[in-house]
Amino acid sequence: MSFCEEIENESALQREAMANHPFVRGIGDGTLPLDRFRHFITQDYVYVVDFARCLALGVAKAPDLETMGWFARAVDYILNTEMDLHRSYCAGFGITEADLDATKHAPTTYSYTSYLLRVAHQGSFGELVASLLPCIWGYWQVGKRLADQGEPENAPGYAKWIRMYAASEFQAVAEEARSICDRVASTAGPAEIAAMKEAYITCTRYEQAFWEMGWTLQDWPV
Ligand SMILES: Cc1ncc(CN)c(N)n1
Repeated sequence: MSFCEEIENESALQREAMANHPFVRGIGDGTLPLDRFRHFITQDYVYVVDFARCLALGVAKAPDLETMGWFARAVDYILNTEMDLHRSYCAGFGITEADLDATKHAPTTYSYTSYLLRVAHQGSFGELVASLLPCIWGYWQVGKRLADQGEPENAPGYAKWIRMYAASEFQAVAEEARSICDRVASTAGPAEIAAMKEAYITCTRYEQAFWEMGWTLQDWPV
């Protein structure tokens, strides 16, 4: 069994809870209240900026040129393509570029991205890859599952979100990230494997907390 298959088995409970979160089900059937989605998508914007910083640290830490190239292409795609798409997608929900620029991290976003950045700065390359995987692989799984259920006809904005993450291009990126993770794990010792699992499980939990943040409109008390 590969490392990724093993950690996916070990995190089956968390991943199932994520797929059944009311926020995710609400995207799938189109019933998610718009204010909750707007909160989520603006928080996701600041999340993705920090995610790009982690990928950039992946360029610096990757063990070989091919892997450095993969991380470099991912950073370029996020900063020079995906952020534009994110901005125009948000415009469809009445969220302006100025709104996005003014968005401050809510507590869960702050905690999740701070953890990712700490792992990216202080952890090994294996921990870095394992910490990014729940974001990349997890969203493809959620997107695919919702797409298989059938897009919500009454909510074209949510249908577009589902299509974005269920797309075969996104699947290809997720599979590449998985194989980088498996490659690193194949030569890692027990301590490194344990640290990679810890990073993966923690970020899987944070993914769940991120849906919860959108669902509860979580923000700072004052
Ligand atoms: C919180 C979160 N997790 C994952 C993804 C998908 N890259 C995302 N955009 N935001």
